Amino acid sequence: MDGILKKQRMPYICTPLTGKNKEEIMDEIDLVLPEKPDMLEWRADFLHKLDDLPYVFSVLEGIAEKSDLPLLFTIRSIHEGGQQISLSEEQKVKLISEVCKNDAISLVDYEVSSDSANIKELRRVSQKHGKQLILSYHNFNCTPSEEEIMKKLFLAEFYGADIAKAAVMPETKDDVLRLLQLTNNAGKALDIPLIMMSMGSLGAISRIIGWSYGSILTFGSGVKESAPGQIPVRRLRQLIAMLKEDMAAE
Ligand SMILES: O=C1C[C@@](O)(C(=O)O)C[C@@H](O)[C@@H]1O
Repeated sequence: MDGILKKQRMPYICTPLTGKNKEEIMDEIDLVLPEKPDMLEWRADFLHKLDDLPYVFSVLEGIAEKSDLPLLFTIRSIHEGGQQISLSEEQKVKLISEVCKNDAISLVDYEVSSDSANIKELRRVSQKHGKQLILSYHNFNCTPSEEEIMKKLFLAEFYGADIAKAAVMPETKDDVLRLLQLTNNAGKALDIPLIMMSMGSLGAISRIIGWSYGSILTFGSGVKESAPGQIPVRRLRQLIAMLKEDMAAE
């Protein structure tokens, strides 16, 4: 991956921060940093005062004081597995644009199914401020067909995303295999890096082995998981390291 993460070794392990206020987030960081993630994701949709810009900035300042890891800023929408927030979509885009100006942030996430004018605006602003844009797709109900997921990934590339991401829910073990196969295929078909995972306990294996099929980053839980099936970061790192020792994979 070009940019902020390029010097590190695949797969990057990213740990979500899910506190509802600054104190909780600061405590989470203290607990999570010793587990040595490569990157943090602030899932800001969990914050109770998301409509208070100075407060959001003071949280960012607090995070930057404690951690120099790359920080991904995410406001996950409720229909893609996030929390209920008090902002309209327009206010959310404005907030993400403001956050792009902040040095604490390296990457921002936005959903590829969003209105195209909003996506283009966030592509423009994030580029202007040197932030990487992840365009993401989540399905908490099922694992759609390869064609449908590919469409989302290609759309992300079309919009100029730096990274495309898909997280889908398996209903069977076959769905998990399909997701891994798709990761492999998509890696050959797309020019941008991918982050791919199958969620829930069935899909947990994809978080451990997905890198071998071309997924550059995996989410490992810290204090609290931000999606089902996340494995605690320390254990995830150990499992991946054990596999890497014995596999000839890239
Ligand atoms: O998009 C993702 C992936 C994720 O949903 C997961 O399944 O690990 C967790 C989210 O916090 C993150 O924004």
